[in-house]
Amino acid sequence: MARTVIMDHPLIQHKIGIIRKKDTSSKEFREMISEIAMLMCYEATRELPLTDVEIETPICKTTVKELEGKKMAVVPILRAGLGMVEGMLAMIPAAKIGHIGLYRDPETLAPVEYYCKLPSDIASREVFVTDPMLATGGSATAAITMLKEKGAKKIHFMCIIASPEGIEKMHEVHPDVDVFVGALDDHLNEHGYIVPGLGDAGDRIFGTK
Ligand SMILES: O=c1ccn([C@@H]2O[C@H](COP(=O)(O)O)[C@@H](O)[C@H]2O)c(=O)[nH]1
Ligand SMILES: O=P(O)(O)OP(=O)(O)O
Ligand SMILES: [Mg+2]
Repeated sequence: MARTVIMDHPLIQHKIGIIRKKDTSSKEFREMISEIAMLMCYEATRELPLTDVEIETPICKTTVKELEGKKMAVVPILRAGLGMVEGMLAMIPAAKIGHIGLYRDPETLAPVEYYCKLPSDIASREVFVTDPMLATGGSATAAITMLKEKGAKKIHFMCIIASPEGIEKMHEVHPDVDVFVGALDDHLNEHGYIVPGLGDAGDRIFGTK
């Protein structure tokens, strides 16, 4: 069974407080989402395998640690997941980027697919799927199913705010996928929005409301 890791680092918690405020501007919202993603990426990659490598310092020969060379990919769920890409890349600059386009049908809340473009070698990459909000879990589970159909094997899911319902669905549908969460909220309202949440992350990132 995969893990749910709640990132209780004070910097992450402080920045989540800022994005929850309804008067936070799109500019600051985008900046905070990016910074939170960077901090979450730092935490989520703490178990990446290292290998010993012989090098020479100006003083002598020694052994240092290097990342084992496992290739990575970041796959944002459009649109809102795009806001997390820059922060992730600040930590793992060599990662390739895939895109999965999904929107929620406002009536049924079911995810509707409109785009999918992944690195051709996705099957051999460690994949970090990003979406700031895990609500019903429909979008994230559908995106991960699409990735698995394309051959991806080692997948992690990164979200800033999750509902208990979303976490439960993720572990039920994809018991092999670790879920990294900035804050676990209380519940979903009748429109499928996370409470207290922050509203619609895509609209707040792109200023479309
Ligand atoms: O409070 C919310 C809830 C959802 N979103 C957006 O919807 C999807 C996730 O919803 P699921 O029900 O889990 O499919 C996510 O991509 C967000 O963009 C939101 O912004 N705020
Ligand atoms: O999941 P949605 O419908 O909120 O999509 P977007 O991220 O484009 O706002
Ligand atoms: Mg949206």
